[in-house]
Amino acid sequence: MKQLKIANIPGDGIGKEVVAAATDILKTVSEVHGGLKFEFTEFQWDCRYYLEHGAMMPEDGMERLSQFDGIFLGAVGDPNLVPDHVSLWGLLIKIRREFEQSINLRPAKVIKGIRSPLLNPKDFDIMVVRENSEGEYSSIGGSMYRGDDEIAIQNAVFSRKATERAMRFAFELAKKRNGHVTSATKSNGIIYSMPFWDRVFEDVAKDYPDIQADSQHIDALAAFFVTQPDRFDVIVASNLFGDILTDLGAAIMGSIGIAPAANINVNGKYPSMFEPVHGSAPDIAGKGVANPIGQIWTAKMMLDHFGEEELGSVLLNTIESVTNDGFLTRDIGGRHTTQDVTDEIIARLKKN
Ligand SMILES: NC(=O)C1=CN([C@@H]2O[C@H](COP(=O)(O)OP(=O)(O)OC[C@H]3O[C@@H](n4cnc5c(N)ncnc54)[C@H](O)[C@@H]3O)[C@@H](O)[C@H]2O)C=CC1
Ligand SMILES: CC(=O)C(=O)O
Ligand SMILES: [K+]
Ligand SMILES: [Mn+2]
Repeated sequence: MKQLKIANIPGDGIGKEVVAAATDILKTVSEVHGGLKFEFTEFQWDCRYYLEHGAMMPEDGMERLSQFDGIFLGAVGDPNLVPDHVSLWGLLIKIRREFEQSINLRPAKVIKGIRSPLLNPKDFDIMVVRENSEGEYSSIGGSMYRGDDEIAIQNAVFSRKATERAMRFAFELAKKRNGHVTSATKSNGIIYSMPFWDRVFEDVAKDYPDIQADSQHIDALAAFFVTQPDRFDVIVASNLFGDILTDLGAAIMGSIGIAPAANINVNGKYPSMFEPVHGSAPDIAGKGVANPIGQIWTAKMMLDHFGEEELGSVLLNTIESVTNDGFLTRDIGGRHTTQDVTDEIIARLKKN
């Protein structure tokens, strides 16, 4: 029996609703499989916890998390209680950084039964490899003065090590996919870091002569996501470009509520963390209407990560059979609740 110890951090808003749903799904997957068991431990680290304790997690929080095989997170942020940069840097980004989860993997592909807002989307299937440890999300900078004289400086950080690591990851992935890597750049406007990014990309591409490698400025790339998403396979992007591009990727799939993500620790020293692309959606929290598919597809990425690719495929196929038969939440044009969709996926998994 394979045992996996998972730390659940539902977080804020709809994070709590969709993590509960996806955890039920994982329990069903393990029942159906027989040889795989999850042991979930839940941590209520959210913005309410912050108001009580003055931090998003206890002092030994990271040490406790390090004991787990994986972290399953919903979303962090309740801007009415805690400023977003405080809550995100105190939990989500802290975990990504301290557990060296330097790659954020985010797919965008056509899902049966979910209508893309694009008029005529060809069958696109994209994997964005987002650099997850530095870039524009840096803690280097500062601010001075107040009022009319106020200034803020934020330095973007690009190291050869992290840039090359993300790019090599993308090329390795392309070998197993359709053999094409596109680099998201902006070297026409950002004159130090992005020409550097381009140079590293050219260097890494030389090691992969069988992979088609090209560069695209991020503005044009964003437009192509709308007009011709089928021209892409793997995309490698900096932290901020990857963040924006993957909300767009979610949108062309039909909703930000269905897009999954995996924060991968590539050196094996710490657990990886699995969380959907979307945030805590305060506008719909507590109503039971959140789309659980982003979190459930994220569970599929977690299964893949632990070598259970076959189970992962079963889960994604089951999601698609449910959407294809019209079990849809509000964000994708349906009337079903979070629970309806979850129950239907569970019922079909059991029938498999
Ligand atoms: N990884 C994380 O934990 C992230 C946290 N956030 C935080 O979440 C909070 C809200 O941020 P927003 O910018 O509004 O982004 P958001 O992704 O939470 O919501 C954007 C829009 O998409 C909708 N939406 C999101 N997920 C959905 C789902 N599963 N089903 C149906 N509709 C869904 C929301 O209702 C909203 O209209 C903030 O505190 C923000 O900092 C935002 C992005 C990522
Ligand atoms: C913070 C955020 O939006 C993200 O990491 O996707
Ligand atoms: K999230
Ligand atoms: Mn984001």
